[in-house]
Amino acid sequence: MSFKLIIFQGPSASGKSTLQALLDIPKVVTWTSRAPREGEVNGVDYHFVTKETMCEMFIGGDMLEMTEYQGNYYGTSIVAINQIMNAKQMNSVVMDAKGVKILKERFHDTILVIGVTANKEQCRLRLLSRNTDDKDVSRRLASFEEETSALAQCDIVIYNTEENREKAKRMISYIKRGLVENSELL
Ligand SMILES: Nc1nc2c(ncn2[C@@H]2O[C@H](COP(=O)(O)OP(=O)(O)O)[C@@H](O)[C@H]2O)c(=O)[nH]1
Ligand SMILES: Nc1ncnc2c1ncn2[C@@H]1O[C@H](COP(=O)(O)OP(=O)(O)O)[C@@H](O)[C@H]1O
Repeated sequence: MSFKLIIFQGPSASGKSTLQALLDIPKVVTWTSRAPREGEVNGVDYHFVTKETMCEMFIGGDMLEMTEYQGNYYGTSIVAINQIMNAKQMNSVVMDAKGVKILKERFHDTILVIGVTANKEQCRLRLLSRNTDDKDVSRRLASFEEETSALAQCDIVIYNTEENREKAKRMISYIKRGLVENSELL
């Protein structure tokens, strides 16, 4: 059976979005109540909405899953997921451990979960260079150990440190090659 969805999971600033971009397949855009970062585009990086809109969508039954992370909501819409699970083409998404669990229970082995991690100090420096304020850096790093432990549920884990950068890139290219060889869907 071919994979329909490739999920990237891991601590903040481990490099999930970077490796997702390298995989270079269509993305599922999820919803969030957090403010856009510099350079992020509504409808491309996330659907950026208010907390109230996210709550209304959840109560209205529009969300397959919704999670709270560092005081903001993040969620995947049922319509978007159903579309991609019925599509010919494979897609990718970035999601936390709770969301991954829900999607795994629902879609089983049609999903490949790629865990991404790095060392905590490098993640801290990456967060600081992302212009994240000190409080936000501390909050995001506070869940580093928990998010690292949660990588146990992933099918593959990539150690995406500075020193391992080229190896991480190669791993993504091997994964892509494997996906292409085993599927007509890319
Ligand atoms: N469950 C779930 N998690 C999401 C979704 N979208 C993003 N996330 C996760 O929310 C967390 C915070 O994302 P973000 O604010 O972009 O921070 P980043 O991890 O530092 O890039 C990350 O762990 C994401 O993987 C979603 O739709 N559902
Ligand atoms: N292997 C790496 N070595 C050094 N910096 C990296 C590496 N991978 C990603 N980065 C940088 O780290 C920052 C966070 O990466 P990002 O993909 O946004 O993380 P996440 O999506 O997990 O929050 C970005 O500035 C990115 O360019």
